[in-house]
Amino acid sequence: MSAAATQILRRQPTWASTASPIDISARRIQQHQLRYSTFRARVRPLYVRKVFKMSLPNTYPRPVTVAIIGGTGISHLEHFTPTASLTVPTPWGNPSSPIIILETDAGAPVAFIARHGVHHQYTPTEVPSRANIAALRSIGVRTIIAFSAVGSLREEIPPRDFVVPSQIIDRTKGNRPSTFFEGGVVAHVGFSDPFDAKIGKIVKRCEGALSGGAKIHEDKTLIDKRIEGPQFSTRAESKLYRAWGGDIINMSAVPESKLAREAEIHYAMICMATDYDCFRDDAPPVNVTEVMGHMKANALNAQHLVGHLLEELVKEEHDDLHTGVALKESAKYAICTSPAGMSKEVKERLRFLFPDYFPADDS
Ligand SMILES: CSC[C@H]1O[C@H](OP(=O)(O)O)[C@H](O)[C@@H]1O
Ligand SMILES: Nc1ncnc2[nH]cnc12
Repeated sequence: MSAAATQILRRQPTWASTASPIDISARRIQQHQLRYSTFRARVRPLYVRKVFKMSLPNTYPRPVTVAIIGGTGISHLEHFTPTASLTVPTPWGNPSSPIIILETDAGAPVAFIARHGVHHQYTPTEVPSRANIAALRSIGVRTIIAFSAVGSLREEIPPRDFVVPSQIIDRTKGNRPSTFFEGGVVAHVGFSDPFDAKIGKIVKRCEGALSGGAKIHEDKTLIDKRIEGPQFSTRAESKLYRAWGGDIINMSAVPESKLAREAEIHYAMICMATDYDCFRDDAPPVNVTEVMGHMKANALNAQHLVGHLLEELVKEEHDDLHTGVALKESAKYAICTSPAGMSKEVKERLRFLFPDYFPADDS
């Protein structure tokens, strides 16, 4: 593990474990909204104060090869034992949350980061994705399974179904950092298939872990509308995205997935449908209350799914996902800049990600 991964952090939050599936009628959503605001106002601050008094070891003795990135509604992992809490400063700043290391019953470690921060304080625009991915890489991670709340653009993907997308249409505005290779180094990494197909198949095999009849859809196209609002889409945009072949929409896959590829990390996203966005003229448009209502049920299903997934991933046949062998050196050979033309600072930055390609004595 990187020497950087060694500072004080806190115990994994468990405040959301009170989540339970709720009825989706408008009245129940209103009731839920009230309960949720009470929960946010009273229960969560108490929990957070308690959390900050606890401490976990700030080091972990082994490399951790698998990570989960939790999105909206998933700020912690249940069913596992938190064993360490790492602060990992990177050349690209600090990750959005402590990296919590948890162990399965069999002792297999998994790293967890809360994408929007422990208090959901980072907008999609502000998530420090470079720091998140670099920090995970530096502790040994070679496989990331990222969760995301998404809008559905298809009738056949109802709220509470899950999707493992295979493609992205990037509609982000390009005004946030989305590469490690800039400022004195140029690289062009292949991104034709943004998500790892093998992990997608494993996720699909775990469909039985979902309750409430939820399905897992495969081979879908994700529109990433990482807008600078962060407002939801207009009805015209929603219809346009459908016409383009988009099946689901979120704001979180880019640049996270691009950076994972640059860092030679297998990456898959498990998208959890929370709404029909706003393409249906006869229905009210998406709103946060609707999203959070469905997320309560989705979060429970996600926790079960993670348990099954991790059990599956430790099997010997998936060793490649732990060693990262299929992507090994893909970044190295994508770099166009000759080492002679790189400054000491550039090499130092890249060394954090790729110590093998940029050894310390080669300044
Ligand atoms: C609260 S709805 C909009 C929000 O939800 C998704 O976040 P995440 O992927 O972290 O679950 C979506 O991408 C938007 O950022
Ligand atoms: N309709 C939607 N658009 C963008 N991001 C979302 N996350 C959840 N629902 C969404």
